[in-house]
Amino acid sequence: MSVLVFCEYSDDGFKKFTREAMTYGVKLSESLSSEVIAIVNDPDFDQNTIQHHGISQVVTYSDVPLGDSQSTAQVISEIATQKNAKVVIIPFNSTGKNIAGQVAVQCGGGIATSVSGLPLSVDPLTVPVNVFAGKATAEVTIENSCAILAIQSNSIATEEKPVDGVHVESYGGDQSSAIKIIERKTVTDDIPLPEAELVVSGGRGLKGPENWNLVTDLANALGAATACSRPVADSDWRPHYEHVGQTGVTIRPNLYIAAGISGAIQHLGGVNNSKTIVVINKDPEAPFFKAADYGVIGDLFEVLPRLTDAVRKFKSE
Ligand SMILES: Cc1cc2nc3c(=O)[nH]c(=O)nc-3n(C[C@H](O)[C@H](O)[C@H](O)COP(=O)(O)OP(=O)(O)OC[C@H]3O[C@@H](n4cnc5c(N)ncnc54)[C@H](O)[C@@H]3O)c2cc1C
Repeated sequence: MSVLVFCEYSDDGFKKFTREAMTYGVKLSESLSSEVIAIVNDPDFDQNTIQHHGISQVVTYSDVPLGDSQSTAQVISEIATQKNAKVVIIPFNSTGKNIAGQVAVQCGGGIATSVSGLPLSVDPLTVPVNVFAGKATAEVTIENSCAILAIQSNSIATEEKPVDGVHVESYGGDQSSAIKIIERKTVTDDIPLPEAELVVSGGRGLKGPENWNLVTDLANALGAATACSRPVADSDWRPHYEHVGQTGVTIRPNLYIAAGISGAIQHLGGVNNSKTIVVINKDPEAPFFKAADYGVIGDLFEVLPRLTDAVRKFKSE
């Protein structure tokens, strides 16, 4: 019996959501008294990170691009069968959203998506999941012989737990893909939005792209990523990869600061699992205040520069 962890590897290494999945897998394998095995999509992966996160067994495959969700799911399912997997852990990022369901079908497994924490029990396997765009938590019990758990980012803190060495084997099955990558465009921001712990976000209240320095100044002072509401991206004030919400990126940072955003339900759907939400809006009736932990009723053109100055001063002391 084993716990498998799908570990996506890229030129940037293992991202935070993958390292969280590693920690999740190690903790679950301890509760189940089973082995934990990482599946890595690149034979030239960084063994140190895997080793430091407590995983000593790895199966690698190559030649199947992550964008080919069908073939990726096929490889994971076959490894799950070979390794008699009790649980397959998949980060619930854009890759995971495309493959988790397919892995469940191919393994005949039960699936829980948006998993928000460690299992509440292992026999039967019961996990907490976010439902209704993060407004509530449900408990999902999976009684199939194999469970697929798609873990939301920021659901568990990564933990280093070094092991002595890593045993690596190559997956020997079919690794053909119908997809050929012709070009890759990578966002090169210092702090990728889906992984950011701190996010400063702006909406239509900013009035235009010429005022965005108010958002970036605060973000730079805090070491935060920047985000925006959908109309801001639709108006080309900001790139679409910064748009958060139901039709954009879903984030769960520790701190989300929203300036000049009304708090429409479609926006909240992507951000309301943030640990702390700070809303700056001049309209005391703005719906976002109902979801806020802290609210500032005021003109963002006055509040943001003062907040940025205060953060800079605090950091320099
Ligand atoms: C199917 C569908 C999907 C959608 N998906 C998304 C999505 O994924 N993400 C998303 O964001 N939206 C989405 N929307 C759009 C959503 O419904 C809202 O229209 C949008 O979120 C509003 O953006 P906003 O808050 O920036 O603008 P507005 O609603 O115009 O709000 C601007 C806010 O700024 C405040 N303000 C103005 N001036 C100042 C000032 N000087 N100081 C302080 N505050 C000020 C105002 O009081 C107001 O509350 C979707 C809509 C649909 C129909």
